[in-house]
Amino acid sequence: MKAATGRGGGKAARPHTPRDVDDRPGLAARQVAARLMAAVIDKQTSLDGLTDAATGHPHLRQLEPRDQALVKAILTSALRFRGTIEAEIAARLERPLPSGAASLRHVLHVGAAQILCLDVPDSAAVDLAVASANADPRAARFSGLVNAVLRRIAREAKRLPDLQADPRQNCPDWLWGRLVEQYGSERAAGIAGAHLARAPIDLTVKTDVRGWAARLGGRAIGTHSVRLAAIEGPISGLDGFEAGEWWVQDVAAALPVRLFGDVAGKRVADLCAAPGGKTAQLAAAGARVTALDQSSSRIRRLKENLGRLGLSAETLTGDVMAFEPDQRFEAVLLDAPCSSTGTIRRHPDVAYTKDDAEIDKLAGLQLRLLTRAADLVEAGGMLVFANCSTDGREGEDVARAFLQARPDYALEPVAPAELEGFEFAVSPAGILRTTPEMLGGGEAGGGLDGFFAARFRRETA
Ligand SMILES: C[S@@+](CC[C@H](N)C(=O)[O-])C[C@H]1O[C@@H](n2cnc3c(N)ncnc32)[C@H](O)[C@@H]1O
Repeated sequence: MKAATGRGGGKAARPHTPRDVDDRPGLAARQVAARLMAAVIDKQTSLDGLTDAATGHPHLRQLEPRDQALVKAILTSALRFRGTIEAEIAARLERPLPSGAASLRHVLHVGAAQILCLDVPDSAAVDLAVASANADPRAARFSGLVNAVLRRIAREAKRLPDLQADPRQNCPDWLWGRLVEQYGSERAAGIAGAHLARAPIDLTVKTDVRGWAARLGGRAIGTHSVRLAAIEGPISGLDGFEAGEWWVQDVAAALPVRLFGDVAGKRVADLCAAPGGKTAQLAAAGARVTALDQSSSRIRRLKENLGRLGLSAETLTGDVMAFEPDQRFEAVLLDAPCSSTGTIRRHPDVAYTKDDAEIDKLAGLQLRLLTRAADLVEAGGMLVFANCSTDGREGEDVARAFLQARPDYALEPVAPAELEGFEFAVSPAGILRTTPEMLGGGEAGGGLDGFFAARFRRETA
């Protein structure tokens, strides 16, 4: 509702009130969505951080839970289909948007994402975009343009599920270049296409994968994962959550731990462990696990997760580079920080917050962490290096540089038969490499995250 401005000829001025405040339902959510788009696109801020329930953007946290969910849905669609949305807007402009009109562009993208991808009435999407523009001093003079462009999109454009989004158009140039260079253009198109589909929810179960698949109405994948069909309500409401029978983990993220084989009774260090999906796998398989992570808040989450699952591990907060255990380990897992380009299906912001230079920086960090992790393995012991990047500079190149620098280590090739159900993901050299179009990427097959894992054995101490 609009407040009166209080300007009246000749009458005594009313007490001063702030600018008009438009507080109609749903407007704050759209404004927050445009603001967070600006943070992702203009400042390369991670959406995970911005939307964190405890530490996320304060304006988002002030919204009702329903509006928070709407903002996340708008942003996910707006980023996933950014190229298509940009083209739909551009096709309805007489001339390009003025340079420096970043906030106007974000308002348009937020409006168009609702029309093309979400179940929001067109009139609400358009009206609230116009109101967002009006409330933003940098965009207010373009509110007529916002109205005209979005009304035309609503009238003319195809929407999901008929929206035919071109994978290439929705993949930023830097990422497309990297994918084509490594995988060739056909597979790159498959990967970029898989980025446009919503990722399913995968669970890792402690035991009885078929039983849990039947109980939860999902399907078993491999020996330990259940892929859920669409669920209603929170995941914590599902059978087996309270009892700690399973945890959420992409099926690809569950593979690296399996490269250790039987870990029962072994001393295993899980470096970069939080929030603990792989720690849980190791502990559930009977390993004596030391889980280290430099983030105290993430270690807190890891402990909560293990608590729910009834699993135990020694937990430490600290930097891998400074970790000085009393004794070396029989096995060490380094699930290193990475660009996360393998998780774009779940985190479409990654395509816009990461770039080539960042990948080079992360590859350098990974090699340093891997070299340090290698010092913590006893002779004859095993080291697994993993990450969720699709970029070979963070995977195969790091592994190669590591082997060149460490003659005390040899690659221990993975045999396809070790990964039942995922034989296709083992390279001829014996390295695990998944990309999201595998397992039938797309809404029907569900795909999987991009993951890399190499296994090394320490030959001499
Ligand atoms: C990819 S996540 C790990 C996911 C985890 N392994 C799992 O399966 O749930 C990377 C983790 O590395 C941690 N990290 C990054 N640099 C680190 C360092 N130098 N020392 C210890 N932990 C680090 C981050 O805090 C983050 O939790």
